[in-house]
Amino acid sequence: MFVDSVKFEIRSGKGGAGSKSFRREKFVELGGPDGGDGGDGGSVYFECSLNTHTLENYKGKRLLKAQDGFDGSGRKKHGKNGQDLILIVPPGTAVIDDENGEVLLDLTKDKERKILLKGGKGGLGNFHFKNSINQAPSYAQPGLLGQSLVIRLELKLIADVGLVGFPNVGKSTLISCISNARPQIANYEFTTLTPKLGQVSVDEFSGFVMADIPGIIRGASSGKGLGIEFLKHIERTKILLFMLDLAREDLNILEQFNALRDEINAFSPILASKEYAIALTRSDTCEKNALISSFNDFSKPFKQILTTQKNNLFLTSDFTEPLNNAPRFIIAISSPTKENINELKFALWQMLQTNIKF
Ligand SMILES: Nc1nc2c(ncn2[C@@H]2O[C@H](COP(=O)(O)OP(=O)(O)OP(=O)(O)O)[C@@H](O)[C@H]2O)c(=O)[nH]1
Ligand SMILES: [Mg+2]
Repeated sequence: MFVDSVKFEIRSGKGGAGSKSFRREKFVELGGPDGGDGGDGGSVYFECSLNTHTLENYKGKRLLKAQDGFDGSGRKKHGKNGQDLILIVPPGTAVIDDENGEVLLDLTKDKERKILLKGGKGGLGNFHFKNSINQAPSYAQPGLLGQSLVIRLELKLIADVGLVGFPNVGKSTLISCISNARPQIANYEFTTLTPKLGQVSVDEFSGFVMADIPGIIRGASSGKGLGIEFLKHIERTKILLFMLDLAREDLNILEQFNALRDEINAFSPILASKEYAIALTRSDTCEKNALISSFNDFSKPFKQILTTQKNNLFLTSDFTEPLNNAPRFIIAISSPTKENINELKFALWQMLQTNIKF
């Protein structure tokens, strides 16, 4: 799952009751009131920690409570405060009110701690209520109740590469080809409905995480198709791979590219400013010469930056030039014939190594 999510109820502790005690001492028959105050109930905090990566600890939980405060007692003894409940979560966790969807906390920095529910205050003991009229009050305050709330925790997982393309261009096919993810693949639009992650291994020790997301269509930023809300999940990816379908008849690759850029620009300047590369898919469906010529036509505007030709269908920058909104590389691929698939994997890896923006 790309977005890890759990739901449970949290409660802060109830305050301890104030005590209704009277002093009892040898030779003092009617001692004054000496009931101590109740302790405060524990509060509920969230703490962000880099040592945890998932919400696994909270799966299957229904209720988590802070401790109640202890009651006060005689001799003005103050009850102990209840222990706070501290919920440790990974960076990128949003705490959401399940009833109305409001984001209550957004935790991003290591060791950041925020309070969500304050514990109930302890009640005052009866000695506070002594006055000139009532020397022996038998009243003490009860502790105040704690608060409770049903919350949802959502973790936006961080991927390295986010795939962006129209529906049915082969995004899921690519991710299943080079990663351990096994998304559904089918020859119709909107096969992928929720974002998925796959781990791509480059060699024994290194790899990166790729995110497959649903297809985007023209007008997505104003709600068409599946809309574009899920793009928020790839706002935290490091780089984007645009996938353009060479075989699509109604929109050529340049039109697809422009439309996708427009939708992304309309959605988020953060996404629009990310470094990106372009894969042209279904190279197996084109006749070789026609393919090379569409590849060259498409690459022409970026020739100043894309100066290294790896093969007929793979043009890349040397990874040192500033990009000025151009792609890092353009590559034509085919998942069924594996053409340029390994080259794509290594180029993405190299791009991640040199990517400084996040
Ligand atoms: N010939 C050919 N077919 C491909 C290639 N890549 C994917 N396909 C086929 O294209 C169809 C769509 O592939 P998907 O991977 O499901 O496409 P998608 O982009 O994930 O689609 P959505 O999830 O709907 O956005 C499937 O029938 C694939 O077998 C390719 O490189 N060449
Ligand atoms: Mg898909």
